[in-house]
Amino acid sequence: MQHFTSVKDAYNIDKLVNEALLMKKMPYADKHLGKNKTMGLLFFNSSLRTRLSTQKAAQNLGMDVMVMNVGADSWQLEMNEGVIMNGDKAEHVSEAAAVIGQYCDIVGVRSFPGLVDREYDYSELVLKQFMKFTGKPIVSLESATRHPLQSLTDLITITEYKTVERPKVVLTWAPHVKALPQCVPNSFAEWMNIANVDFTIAHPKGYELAPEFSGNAKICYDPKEAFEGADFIYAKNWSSYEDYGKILSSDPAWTVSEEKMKLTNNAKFMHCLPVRRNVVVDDAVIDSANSIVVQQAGNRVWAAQTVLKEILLTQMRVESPYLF
Ligand SMILES: NCCC[C@H](NC(=O)CCC(=O)O)C(=O)O
Ligand SMILES: NC(=O)OP(=O)(O)O
Repeated sequence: MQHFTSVKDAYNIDKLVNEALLMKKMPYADKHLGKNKTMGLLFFNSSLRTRLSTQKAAQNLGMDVMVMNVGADSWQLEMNEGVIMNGDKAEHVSEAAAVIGQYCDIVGVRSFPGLVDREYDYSELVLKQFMKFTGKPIVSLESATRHPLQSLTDLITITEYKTVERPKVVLTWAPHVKALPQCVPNSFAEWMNIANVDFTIAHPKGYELAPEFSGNAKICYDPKEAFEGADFIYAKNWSSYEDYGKILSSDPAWTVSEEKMKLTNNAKFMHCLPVRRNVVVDDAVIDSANSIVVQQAGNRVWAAQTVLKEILLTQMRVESPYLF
Protein backbone atom coordinates (compact mmCIF):
# COMPACT_ATOMS: atom_id res chain seq x y z
CA MET A 1 0.00 0.00 0.00
CA GLN A 2 1.47 3.38 -1.08
CA HIS A 3 -1.11 5.79 0.38
CA PHE A 4 -4.47 5.31 2.13
CA THR A 5 -6.99 7.89 1.04
CA SER A 6 -9.90 5.77 -0.23
CA VAL A 7 -11.13 2.22 -0.64
CA LYS A 8 -9.22 2.16 -3.93
CA ASP A 9 -5.99 1.90 -1.93
CA ALA A 10 -7.22 -1.32 -0.28
CA TYR A 11 -6.25 -4.11 -2.66
CA ASN A 12 -8.60 -6.55 -0.87
CA ILE A 13 -10.98 -5.35 1.85
CA ASP A 14 -11.64 -8.86 3.25
CA LYS A 15 -7.91 -9.46 3.69
CA LEU A 16 -7.55 -6.12 5.48
CA VAL A 17 -10.43 -6.97 7.83
CA ASN A 18 -8.95 -10.40 8.63
CA GLU A 19 -5.54 -8.84 9.22
CA ALA A 20 -7.12 -6.30 11.59
CA LEU A 21 -8.97 -8.98 13.56
CA LEU A 22 -5.72 -10.94 13.89
CA MET A 23 -3.94 -7.79 15.05
CA LYS A 24 -6.61 -7.26 17.70
CA LYS A 25 -5.63 -10.66 19.15
CA MET A 26 -1.89 -9.92 18.94
CA PRO A 27 -1.46 -6.13 19.15
CA TYR A 28 2.32 -6.16 19.61
CA ALA A 29 3.32 -8.90 17.16
CA ASP A 30 4.72 -6.30 14.73
CA LYS A 31 6.41 -4.03 17.28
CA HIS A 32 9.68 -4.31 15.30
CA LEU A 33 8.22 -3.08 11.98
CA GLY A 34 8.14 0.62 12.80
CA LYS A 35 11.46 0.83 14.67
CA ASN A 36 13.22 4.14 13.88
CA LYS A 37 10.23 5.29 11.80
CA THR A 38 8.20 8.41 12.55
CA MET A 39 4.49 8.99 12.02
CA GLY A 40 3.33 12.59 11.62
CA LEU A 41 -0.31 13.39 12.39
CA LEU A 42 -1.56 16.71 11.06
CA PHE A 43 -4.94 18.05 12.15
CA PHE A 44 -6.65 21.01 10.48
CA ASN A 45 -9.80 20.06 12.51
CA SER A 46 -10.76 18.66 15.92
CA SER A 47 -10.47 14.95 16.70
CA LEU A 48 -10.66 12.56 19.61
CA ARG A 49 -10.76 9.02 18.16
CA THR A 50 -8.68 9.51 15.03
CA ARG A 51 -5.94 11.30 16.90
CA LEU A 52 -5.63 8.84 19.78
CA SER A 53 -6.29 5.59 17.89
CA THR A 54 -3.84 6.38 15.08
CA GLN A 55 -1.21 7.41 17.63
CA LYS A 56 -1.76 4.18 19.54
CA ALA A 57 -1.65 2.14 16.32
CA ALA A 58 1.67 3.69 15.31
CA GLN A 59 3.08 3.09 18.81
CA ASN A 60 1.94 -0.56 18.73
CA LEU A 61 4.05 -0.89 15.57
CA GLY A 62 7.05 0.64 17.36
CA MET A 63 6.88 4.00 15.58
CA ASP A 64 7.56 7.42 17.08
CA VAL A 65 4.67 9.84 16.68
CA MET A 66 4.50 13.62 16.22
CA VAL A 67 1.13 15.38 16.31
CA MET A 68 0.43 18.92 15.14
CA ASN A 69 -2.73 21.03 14.98
CA VAL A 70 -2.06 22.84 11.72
CA GLY A 71 -3.04 26.49 11.71
CA ALA A 72 -3.55 26.57 15.49
CA ASP A 73 0.00 25.42 16.42
CA SER A 74 1.84 26.06 13.16
CA TRP A 75 1.57 28.69 10.42
CA GLN A 76 -1.58 28.99 8.32
CA LEU A 77 -0.91 27.20 5.03
CA GLU A 78 -1.64 28.40 1.51
CA MET A 79 -2.85 25.48 -0.62
CA ASN A 80 -3.24 27.09 -4.04
CA GLU A 81 -0.29 27.42 -6.37
CA GLY A 82 0.75 30.61 -8.15
CA VAL A 83 -0.92 32.98 -5.69
CA ILE A 84 0.56 36.21 -4.35
CA MET A 85 0.85 35.44 -0.65
CA ASN A 86 -0.01 38.87 0.73
CA GLY A 87 -2.94 37.66 2.88
CA ASP A 88 -3.09 35.90 6.26
CA LYS A 89 -1.32 32.67 5.20
CA ALA A 90 2.37 32.75 6.10
CA GLU A 91 3.58 29.49 4.55
CA HIS A 92 2.92 27.55 1.35
CA VAL A 93 2.08 23.85 1.47
CA SER A 94 4.86 23.17 -1.04
CA GLU A 95 7.52 23.99 1.57
CA ALA A 96 5.55 22.94 4.66
CA ALA A 97 4.68 19.47 3.33
CA ALA A 98 8.19 18.93 1.95
CA VAL A 99 9.70 19.87 5.32
CA ILE A 100 7.30 17.56 7.20
CA GLY A 101 8.39 14.84 4.76
CA GLN A 102 11.98 15.36 5.97
CA TYR A 103 10.94 14.47 9.52
CA CYS A 104 8.31 11.78 8.97
CA ASP A 105 8.10 8.40 7.21
CA ILE A 106 4.28 8.35 7.03
CA VAL A 107 2.03 11.41 7.31
CA GLY A 108 -1.65 11.45 8.32
CA VAL A 109 -3.76 14.46 7.38
CA ARG A 110 -7.21 15.54 8.62
CA SER A 111 -8.80 18.33 6.63
CA PHE A 112 -12.60 18.74 6.51
CA PRO A 113 -14.50 20.36 3.64
CA GLY A 114 -15.54 24.01 3.85
CA LEU A 115 -19.05 23.04 2.62
CA VAL A 116 -19.28 26.27 0.60
CA ASP A 117 -17.72 25.40 -2.77
CA ARG A 118 -18.56 21.84 -3.84
CA GLU A 119 -16.12 21.77 -6.72
CA TYR A 120 -13.26 22.93 -4.48
CA ASP A 121 -14.11 20.42 -1.71
CA TYR A 122 -14.54 17.49 -4.09
CA SER A 123 -11.22 18.33 -5.80
CA GLU A 124 -9.52 17.24 -2.52
CA LEU A 125 -6.88 19.95 -2.96
CA VAL A 126 -5.41 19.68 0.56
CA LEU A 127 -4.91 15.92 0.38
CA LYS A 128 -3.56 16.17 -3.19
CA GLN A 129 -1.08 18.89 -2.24
CA PHE A 130 0.23 16.82 0.68
CA MET A 131 0.55 13.82 -1.64
CA LYS A 132 2.38 15.95 -4.16
CA PHE A 133 4.81 17.75 -1.86
CA THR A 134 5.44 15.49 1.19
CA GLY A 135 7.19 12.74 -0.77
CA LYS A 136 5.99 10.21 1.83
CA PRO A 137 2.91 7.97 2.12
CA ILE A 138 -0.20 9.93 3.07
CA VAL A 139 -2.99 8.51 5.23
CA SER A 140 -6.36 10.28 5.21
CA LEU A 141 -7.56 11.03 8.73
CA GLU A 142 -10.84 12.32 7.16
CA SER A 143 -10.47 14.52 4.12
CA ALA A 144 -12.97 16.73 2.29
CA THR A 145 -14.93 13.80 0.84
CA ARG A 146 -13.93 10.58 2.64
CA HIS A 147 -13.05 8.96 5.97
CA PRO A 148 -11.55 5.61 4.94
CA LEU A 149 -10.06 4.64 8.34
CA GLN A 150 -13.57 4.98 9.76
CA SER A 151 -15.07 2.82 7.00
CA LEU A 152 -12.46 0.08 7.44
CA THR A 153 -13.26 0.19 11.17
CA ASP A 154 -16.96 -0.11 10.38
CA LEU A 155 -16.44 -3.15 8.18
CA ILE A 156 -14.27 -4.78 10.87
CA THR A 157 -17.04 -4.13 13.43
CA ILE A 158 -19.80 -5.46 11.17
CA THR A 159 -17.72 -8.58 10.47
CA GLU A 160 -17.22 -9.10 14.21
CA TYR A 161 -20.86 -8.66 15.19
CA LYS A 162 -22.79 -10.11 12.25
CA THR A 163 -24.97 -13.15 12.95
CA VAL A 164 -25.83 -13.91 9.31
CA GLU A 165 -23.47 -14.34 6.36
CA ARG A 166 -24.86 -11.34 4.43
CA PRO A 167 -26.34 -8.85 6.91
CA LYS A 168 -28.74 -6.05 6.01
CA VAL A 169 -26.85 -2.81 6.69
CA VAL A 170 -28.77 0.47 6.73
CA LEU A 171 -27.05 3.84 6.62
CA THR A 172 -29.66 6.26 7.92
CA TRP A 173 -29.45 10.03 7.75
CA ALA A 174 -30.43 11.68 11.05
CA PRO A 175 -31.07 15.30 12.01
CA HIS A 176 -28.36 17.64 13.32
CA VAL A 177 -27.99 21.25 14.37
CA LYS A 178 -24.96 21.89 12.17
CA ALA A 179 -24.17 21.35 8.50
CA LEU A 180 -21.81 18.36 8.48
CA PRO A 181 -19.58 16.87 5.77
CA GLN A 182 -20.62 13.98 3.52
CA CYS A 183 -17.26 12.23 4.23
CA VAL A 184 -18.47 9.51 6.59
CA PRO A 185 -21.54 8.46 4.52
CA ASN A 186 -19.60 8.76 1.23
CA SER A 187 -16.85 6.49 2.50
CA PHE A 188 -19.20 4.09 4.26
CA ALA A 189 -21.20 3.68 1.04
CA GLU A 190 -18.04 3.20 -1.00
CA TRP A 191 -16.93 0.35 1.29
CA MET A 192 -20.36 -1.25 1.82
CA ASN A 193 -21.02 -1.32 -1.93
CA ILE A 194 -18.15 -3.77 -2.37
CA ALA A 195 -18.58 -5.67 0.93
CA ASN A 196 -20.68 -8.81 1.30
CA VAL A 197 -23.70 -6.99 2.76
CA ASP A 198 -27.22 -6.03 1.65
CA PHE A 199 -26.85 -2.24 1.70
CA THR A 200 -29.54 0.47 1.94
CA ILE A 201 -29.15 4.23 2.32
CA ALA A 202 -32.13 6.03 3.90
CA HIS A 203 -32.52 9.81 3.85
CA PRO A 204 -35.02 12.58 3.14
CA LYS A 205 -35.29 13.80 -0.46
CA GLY A 206 -32.49 16.24 -1.29
CA TYR A 207 -29.86 14.34 0.72
CA GLU A 208 -28.72 12.06 -2.13
CA LEU A 209 -24.97 11.43 -1.98
CA ALA A 210 -22.83 11.96 -5.07
CA PRO A 211 -23.62 9.06 -7.46
CA GLU A 212 -19.93 7.99 -7.45
CA PHE A 213 -20.43 7.14 -3.75
CA SER A 214 -24.01 5.86 -3.52
CA GLY A 215 -23.31 3.54 -6.46
CA ASN A 216 -25.78 0.65 -6.61
CA ALA A 217 -27.03 0.96 -3.02
CA LYS A 218 -30.79 0.77 -2.45
CA ILE A 219 -32.19 4.21 -1.62
CA CYS A 220 -35.13 4.64 0.76
CA TYR A 221 -36.93 7.92 1.51
CA ASP A 222 -39.06 6.60 4.36
CA PRO A 223 -37.62 6.97 7.90
CA LYS A 224 -39.20 3.68 9.05
CA GLU A 225 -39.33 1.41 5.99
CA ALA A 226 -35.54 1.04 5.72
CA PHE A 227 -35.30 -0.23 9.32
CA GLU A 228 -37.41 -3.31 8.62
CA GLY A 229 -35.32 -6.44 8.99
CA ALA A 230 -32.04 -4.51 9.38
CA ASP A 231 -29.12 -6.22 11.15
CA PHE A 232 -27.12 -2.99 11.51
CA ILE A 233 -28.38 0.59 11.78
CA TYR A 234 -25.59 3.04 10.99
CA ALA A 235 -26.71 6.59 11.79
CA LYS A 236 -25.07 9.75 10.51
CA ASN A 237 -26.06 13.26 9.67
CA TRP A 238 -24.74 14.92 6.54
CA SER A 239 -25.55 18.16 4.74
CA SER A 240 -26.96 18.19 1.21
CA TYR A 241 -24.65 17.38 -1.70
CA GLU A 242 -27.16 18.67 -4.26
CA ASP A 243 -27.93 21.96 -2.49
CA TYR A 244 -24.35 21.97 -1.34
CA GLY A 245 -23.67 22.26 2.38
CA LYS A 246 -27.27 23.14 3.23
CA ILE A 247 -29.54 21.76 5.98
CA LEU A 248 -32.81 20.82 4.24
CA SER A 249 -34.55 18.94 7.05
CA SER A 250 -34.57 18.60 10.81
CA ASP A 251 -37.53 16.21 10.89
CA PRO A 252 -37.40 14.32 14.24
CA ALA A 253 -38.98 11.28 12.51
CA TRP A 254 -35.40 10.59 11.30
CA THR A 255 -33.94 10.46 14.85
CA VAL A 256 -33.04 6.85 15.70
CA SER A 257 -35.64 5.87 18.30
CA GLU A 258 -36.48 2.74 20.28
CA GLU A 259 -39.72 2.51 18.30
CA LYS A 260 -37.88 2.36 14.97
CA MET A 261 -35.27 -0.08 16.32
CA LYS A 262 -38.18 -2.47 17.10
CA LEU A 263 -38.74 -2.80 13.34
CA THR A 264 -35.25 -4.26 12.87
CA ASN A 265 -33.88 -7.76 13.18
CA ASN A 266 -32.59 -6.92 16.67
CA ALA A 267 -30.12 -4.61 14.91
CA LYS A 268 -26.89 -3.34 16.36
CA PHE A 269 -26.65 0.45 16.51
CA MET A 270 -23.52 2.09 15.07
CA HIS A 271 -22.22 5.66 14.78
CA CYS A 272 -18.72 6.97 14.09
CA LEU A 273 -18.96 9.48 17.01
CA PRO A 274 -19.05 12.19 18.17
CA VAL A 275 -22.85 12.00 18.31
CA ARG A 276 -25.50 14.45 19.52
CA ARG A 277 -27.76 12.52 21.91
CA ASN A 278 -31.51 12.95 21.48
CA VAL A 279 -30.94 14.69 18.14
CA VAL A 280 -29.30 11.93 16.06
CA VAL A 281 -30.15 9.04 18.41
CA ASP A 282 -32.28 8.72 21.53
CA ASP A 283 -30.61 7.88 24.86
CA ALA A 284 -32.65 4.67 25.04
CA VAL A 285 -30.98 3.38 21.84
CA ILE A 286 -27.39 4.48 22.39
CA ASP A 287 -27.53 3.25 26.01
CA SER A 288 -29.08 -0.10 25.03
CA ALA A 289 -27.25 -3.43 24.87
CA ASN A 290 -27.54 -3.28 21.06
CA SER A 291 -25.42 -0.15 20.83
CA ILE A 292 -21.85 -0.98 19.78
CA VAL A 293 -20.56 2.57 19.29
CA VAL A 294 -17.82 2.26 21.91
CA GLN A 295 -16.61 -1.12 20.62
CA GLN A 296 -16.71 0.37 17.12
CA ALA A 297 -14.49 3.27 18.22
CA GLY A 298 -12.17 0.75 19.89
CA ASN A 299 -11.67 -0.92 16.51
CA ARG A 300 -10.24 2.31 15.10
CA VAL A 301 -6.87 1.16 16.52
CA TRP A 302 -6.87 -2.08 14.53
CA ALA A 303 -7.96 -0.40 11.32
CA ALA A 304 -5.18 2.18 11.62
CA GLN A 305 -2.60 -0.41 12.67
CA THR A 306 -3.43 -2.63 9.69
CA VAL A 307 -3.12 0.26 7.26
CA LEU A 308 0.15 1.49 8.79
CA LYS A 309 1.57 -2.03 8.72
CA GLU A 310 0.73 -2.39 5.01
CA ILE A 311 2.40 0.94 4.25
CA LEU A 312 5.49 0.07 6.34
CA LEU A 313 5.81 -3.27 4.52
CA THR A 314 5.60 -1.53 1.14
CA GLN A 315 8.27 0.96 2.27
CA MET A 316 10.53 -1.86 3.47
CA ARG A 317 10.19 -3.68 0.15
CA VAL A 318 11.52 -0.56 -1.58
CA GLU A 319 14.22 0.28 0.99
CA SER A 320 15.45 -3.27 1.71
CA PRO A 321 14.40 -5.51 -1.22
CA TYR A 322 16.93 -8.17 -0.13
CA LEU A 323 14.73 -8.90 2.91
CA PHE A 324 11.86 -10.09 0.72
N1 LIG B 1 -14.86 12.20 12.45
C1 LIG B 1 -16.17 11.84 12.59
C2 LIG B 1 -17.16 12.92 12.32
C3 LIG B 1 -16.60 14.29 12.16
C4 LIG B 1 -17.59 15.32 11.73
N2 LIG B 1 -18.51 15.58 12.82
C5 LIG B 1 -18.68 16.77 13.36
O1 LIG B 1 -18.07 17.72 12.94
C6 LIG B 1 -19.66 16.89 14.52
C7 LIG B 1 -19.63 18.25 15.10
C8 LIG B 1 -20.77 18.57 16.04
O2 LIG B 1 -21.59 17.73 16.38
O3 LIG B 1 -20.80 19.75 16.41
C9 LIG B 1 -18.34 14.82 10.49
O4 LIG B 1 -19.56 14.74 10.51
O5 LIG B 1 -17.67 14.53 9.47
N1 LIG C 1 -14.97 9.07 14.33
C1 LIG C 1 -14.00 10.00 14.33
O1 LIG C 1 -13.31 10.22 13.35
O2 LIG C 1 -13.87 10.66 15.50
P1 LIG C 1 -12.96 11.95 15.76
O3 LIG C 1 -13.54 13.03 14.86
O4 LIG C 1 -13.09 12.24 17.20
O5 LIG C 1 -11.56 11.64 15.34
